Amino acid sequence: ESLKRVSELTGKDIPFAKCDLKNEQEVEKLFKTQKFDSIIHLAALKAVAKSVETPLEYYSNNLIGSLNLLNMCKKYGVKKFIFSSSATVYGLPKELPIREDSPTGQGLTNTYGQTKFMVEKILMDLAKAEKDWDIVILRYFNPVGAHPSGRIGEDPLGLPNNLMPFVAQVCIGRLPVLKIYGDKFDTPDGTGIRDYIHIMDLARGHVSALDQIKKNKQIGCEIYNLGTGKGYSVLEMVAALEKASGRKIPIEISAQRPVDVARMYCDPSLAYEKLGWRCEYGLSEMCRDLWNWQINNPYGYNKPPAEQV
Ligand SMILES: CC(=O)N[C@H]1[C@@H](OP(=O)(O)OP(=O)(O)OC[C@H]2O[C@@H](n3ccc(=O)[nH]c3=O)[C@H](O)[C@@H]2O)O[C@H](CO)[C@H](O)[C@@H]1O
Repeated sequence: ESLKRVSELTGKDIPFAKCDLKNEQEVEKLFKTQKFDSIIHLAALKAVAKSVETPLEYYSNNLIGSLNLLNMCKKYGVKKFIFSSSATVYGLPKELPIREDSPTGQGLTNTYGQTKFMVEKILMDLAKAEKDWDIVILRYFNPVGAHPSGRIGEDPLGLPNNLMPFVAQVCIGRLPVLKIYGDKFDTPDGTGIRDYIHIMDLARGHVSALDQIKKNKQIGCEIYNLGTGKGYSVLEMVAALEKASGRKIPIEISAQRPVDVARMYCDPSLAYEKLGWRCEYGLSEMCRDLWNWQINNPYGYNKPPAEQV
């Protein structure tokens, strides 16, 4: 459905093929039937809590899938590769703002985060050993928002895992109340601070990374933070969506999640220096576009109009 809508918006046919990355034969078939010059590897399981309950599923999917893809890339000579990583690799940050050379892999509390960290390591080793690869690792901070058309957005399966999809569903009345995980953090209003980034800025970051690897400069492995560099608290995020929607969002203070840190935000200046990329959207655009998506698709994709409120 997303692809269909992208086609409608751009007026272009988007060729696609489905493939289970865990299945080496299927991946090879893809490389035999399609021609790739670069790969953007986004496919992974990403629910943090579920990853702790089902580690084998997460390690198999995220690691074997990535290894199969990389092995085929090597076999078929596709050596330009962008990997979707996460701020989660920084674990408990020792310094703020977080820079790309800040420590990673320490204090990782969940399997999902481990898989992102491990794939990063695989890519770094690969770039060290084989000089003809051009690899970019993008460490996303907290993506929010939707395409400004209101046609493409995030449609979580079941209960949303992340803050803003949850807040949006409370705002539209699908969920009764937002539980705020702790108000005793060492932050001005006591709630957790994160670096939220508009999904369109995040998407443009990939285009910039693609431009970088297409220059044929044999860059080895470069790593970039994708964030705004500005942190907002949970209460500030709720207030921003209330403003964008003109609605009141019911909240209640709940227990802190054991793994949450008080503050996370990045220094995104390296991406500006090297890729010429920086965020164009701020908090009000993130909430405007999130709300536009939510109000136009109250039940996400693929629901008959009769079910929509
Ligand atoms: C530990 C964990 O899960 N980390 C993942 C989560 O980071 P984060 O924990 O940074 O993202 P999140 O969206 O789960 O939470 C953001 C902030 O909102 C708070 N909050 C969240 C949900 C809610 O119902 N109520 C509430 O108060 C939470 O305590 C935090 O302060 O998402 C990121 C992507 O966006 C990455 O995938 C991280 O790996």
